Amino acid sequence: MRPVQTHLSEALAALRPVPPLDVVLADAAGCILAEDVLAPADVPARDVALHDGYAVRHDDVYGAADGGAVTLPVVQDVWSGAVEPVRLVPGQAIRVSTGVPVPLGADTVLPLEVTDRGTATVRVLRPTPAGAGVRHAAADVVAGQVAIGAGVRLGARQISLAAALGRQRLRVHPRPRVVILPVGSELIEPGRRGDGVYNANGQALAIAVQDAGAVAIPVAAVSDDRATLREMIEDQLVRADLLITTGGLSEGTHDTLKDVLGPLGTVRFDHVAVSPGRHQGFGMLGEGDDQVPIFALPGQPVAAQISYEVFVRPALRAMAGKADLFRPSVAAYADVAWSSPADVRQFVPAHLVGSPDEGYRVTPVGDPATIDQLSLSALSDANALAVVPEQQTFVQLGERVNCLVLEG
Ligand SMILES: Nc1nc2c(c(=O)[nH]1)N[C@H]1C(S)=C(S)[C@@H](COP(=O)(O)OP(=O)(O)OC[C@H]3O[C@@H](n4cnc5c(N)ncnc54)[C@H](O)[C@@H]3O)O[C@H]1N2
Ligand code: MOO
Repeated sequence: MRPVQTHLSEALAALRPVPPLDVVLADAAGCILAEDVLAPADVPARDVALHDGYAVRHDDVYGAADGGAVTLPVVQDVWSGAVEPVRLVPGQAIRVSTGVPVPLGADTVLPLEVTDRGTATVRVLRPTPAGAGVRHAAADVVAGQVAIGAGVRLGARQISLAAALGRQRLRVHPRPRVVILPVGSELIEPGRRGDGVYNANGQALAIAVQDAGAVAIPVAAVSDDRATLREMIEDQLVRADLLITTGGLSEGTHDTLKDVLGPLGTVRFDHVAVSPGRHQGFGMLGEGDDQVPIFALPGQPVAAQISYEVFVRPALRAMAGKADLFRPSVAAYADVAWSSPADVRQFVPAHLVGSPDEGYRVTPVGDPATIDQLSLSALSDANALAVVPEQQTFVQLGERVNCLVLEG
């Protein structure tokens, strides 16, 4: 059987980040920046007032430091919107609003609160240190400096900085578009009536894909019929950066996916040493520059979702240009003992509790004796996956187990 690590690293090696694209700021949110954003000018461009008040020469109000109030004539009122600095004559004060250029010749902006707020003259009531109330040119960003580096994930704070630098568009790795195609003639969509198995994978994987920062394109379940399946896959490829199928992989005559994918590209199907999710396919569909990678996951919903976590989620993050590919993990003490198959990496839906101070404890959800029966209700109850390495066949009570944190 193929080791988990081999299957994952070969998939990661075969994938390329989605080519960079210029997008407007609103569309850049959540994407990885594909350029260094240089500051075109200093921010702020010149010395500006930090608060509403009076621009003065500190020497002119020095007397206030001794408790002796000083009064200066107010010769001008500069409102927000002013771009060029005005000039202050010594012995006078200029009323300024927050953010306007500090008048030439002034070195200090007195906040309104330390004055009598006069309009014709202003009385300075309390001392203010020299130079206070001024935000200096380039205090935030220096012209030519890398303000936001390539590789950063763009959230509200980074987009705010880009906007403050005047950028309307950014070059980013766009979110990969992921088509999710559940395969199986027995599948019916939730909400429909009829005999069959409700499609539990389509929406679940769509949400998981969005959660990983990609764009999900869920498609209604398609039958195992070869012609229908082939047509559906060919249609979907044109709009996908990645295709995920579930089901149709097993040994039965109705499991037709391998036959259909054969002529469409180079997809290999393996038994991977993982539990659950033994049946795995990965490869490329199409030719040349238009190749689209595909993950063919097992149909059973728990196997599908855990396979997604183990193989697809890191791959999607790599395609989105992200450097951190994996879920956070913590080591936790096992609250119960359970067994694990030999030579297989086991992923067990589990409850993880604790804190960095106290340490963590982990309990598989449901009866550890029936872990291999793949309970969807156990998975929905879990907040973590306990990972039992290949060489370990038993987890002792109190033993430390690595857990992938799914929530929180
Ligand atoms: N003779 C063998 N039989 C099976 C083997 C084997 O090696 N030899 N492997 C078993 C394992 S392990 C798995 S996993 C499955 C792999 O099966 P497929 O990936 O082909 O999945 P299906 O047969 O299509 O479905 C399995 C099971 O899951 C249900 N299913 C499928 N898709 C969905 C969906 N979207 N939503 C809800 N449920 C779904 C499907 O109805 C089946 O009950 O093969 C084993 N058998
Ligand atoms: O591929 Mo199966 O998931 O081992 O149940």
